[in-house]
Amino acid sequence: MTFGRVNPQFQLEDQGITGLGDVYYNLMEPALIEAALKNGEGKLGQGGAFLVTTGKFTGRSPKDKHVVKTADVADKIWWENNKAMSPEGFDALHADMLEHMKGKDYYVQDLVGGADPEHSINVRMVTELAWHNLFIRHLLRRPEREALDSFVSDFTVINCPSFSANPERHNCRSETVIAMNFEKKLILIGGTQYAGENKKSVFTLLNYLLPEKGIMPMHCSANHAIGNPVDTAIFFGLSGTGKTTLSADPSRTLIGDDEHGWSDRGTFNFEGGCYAKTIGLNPEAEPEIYATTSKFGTVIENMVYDEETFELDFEDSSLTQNMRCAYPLEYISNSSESALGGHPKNVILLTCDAYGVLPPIARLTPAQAMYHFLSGFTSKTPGTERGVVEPEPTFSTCFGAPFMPRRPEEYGNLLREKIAKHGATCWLVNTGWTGGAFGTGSRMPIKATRGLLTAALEGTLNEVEFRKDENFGFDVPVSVPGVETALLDPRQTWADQAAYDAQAAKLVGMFADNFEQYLPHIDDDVKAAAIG
Ligand SMILES: Nc1ncnc2c1ncn2[C@@H]1O[C@H](COP(=O)(O)OP(=O)(O)O)[C@@H](O)[C@H]1O
Ligand SMILES: C=C(OP(=O)(O)O)C(=O)O
Ligand SMILES: [Mn+2]
Repeated sequence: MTFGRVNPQFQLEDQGITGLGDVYYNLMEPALIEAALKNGEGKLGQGGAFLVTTGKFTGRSPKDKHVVKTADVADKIWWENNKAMSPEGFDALHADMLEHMKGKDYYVQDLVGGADPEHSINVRMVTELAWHNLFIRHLLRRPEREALDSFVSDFTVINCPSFSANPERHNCRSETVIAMNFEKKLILIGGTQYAGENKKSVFTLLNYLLPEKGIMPMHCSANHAIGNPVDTAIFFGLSGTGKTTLSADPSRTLIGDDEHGWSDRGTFNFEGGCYAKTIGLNPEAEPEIYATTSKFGTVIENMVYDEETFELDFEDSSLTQNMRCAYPLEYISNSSESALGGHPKNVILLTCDAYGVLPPIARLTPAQAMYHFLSGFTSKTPGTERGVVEPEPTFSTCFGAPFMPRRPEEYGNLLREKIAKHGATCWLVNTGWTGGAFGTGSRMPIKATRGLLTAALEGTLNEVEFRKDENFGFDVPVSVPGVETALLDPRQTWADQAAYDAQAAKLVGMFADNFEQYLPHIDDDVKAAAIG
């Protein structure tokens, strides 16, 4: 049987997916929650939030992500960063997955990636779990109900957690698999329940498609001044660096928390919802995000709660440090309805420096911005990727290496052109450690980061005195009204300043070693901005 609303000419059978049990098309939140409850997938929490756990996989599994090496993409993919899968392996995987799906109920959402209709793609999400359907309905963008009657997808994602891949037969690494086939316009996910794989696979897809249209796809959050989209800011950052936290700013309008494009028309969110970390979520520091955790339909992933009162425990990370909540953009009160912004006036590179060496804010020249964008120095946050248990310093190019199918210079050059054309001011912001490295120092107070960002975005920061940093060559403010001056110079925050100097020298060396791979691909001005 089939239920719900769908284009009669574009049902699963029309895509060769046959023999399923019941198929539910485009259910809305109440019906999806009902289905998920009936299936025993989770529990209803306070305010009608939906509480789930995801078993073994509570973060992404980047080592199991593959791009299918078909002829048309072979010379476009950055293979050093993307694992190949053979077309034969993919075809076997596809056939075996369709066979495995037979007789089981499935949930389908027909959605859109990209808030700018000129650059959007239609994505059909076929999920075994009703709550995955709810999750992706929050995260992507919804067509009008009437448009569902003629919806045809550009790409289809099938997510089947109960399927186990066979490494030998499917040319993959383990029983868990994320396989992207750009030629067949199909993404297959198996063997993991972590919801983030759904949204990040669509992101990877757009990262592949958009550069060919001259659009810069970005792992960043975005907001604009209230009532003034011309004053847009974007915040690049790897997971856990503060994109979601810092973009939800009561004094600005939220455009989106994770993935955006920059076209000739300005910025646009790829998504229609947010996916926030809830570990240590504090109602004073982050009231808007906190409030979403007891709203109807918010998906709460891997959080411990009281069995009787269903009260969430924001401090208990026994299931994972990567506990999450997913909610539609409009659950944040000052969010943009259109999810569109102007050309960024400010470009912020968020880094979470576990060494405690980088200052809380520095102003970058365009060449320095390009250098740092390509370097992508930051830390992996515990839990977001499988196997990471404490902040792990890394160079993640474009502040999102796991999602970049193409070579970093392609993204770097696009960003550089746009920054130059629109005269954006660039900043590096360290939300990581201060007063010492991870283990001795402490995480930068959110209040201080917010204060510095407000000063940067409102323009007052450009009026203060700056010093040139000896190690990194960028401009660092000497004092900023409303922010504790001692925080601005990391060396002063360390009890042992010789230890700071040693750590800084080590980091400079790491930057230099990492950047060698980019030297053959970049212009002289970026070379001149290189560190070490
Ligand atoms: N100075 C800071 N700036 C931003 N986030 C901070 C800071 N200090 C601690 N945090 C915490 O770090 C985490 C940042 O996560 P999040 O905003 O979800 O990152 P992202 O969206 O980039 O993955 C949150 O748990 C937040 O409470
Ligand atoms: C959801 C993820 O990222 P972010 O923390 O950037 O939202 C992820 O990397 O799985
Ligand atoms: Mn985020």
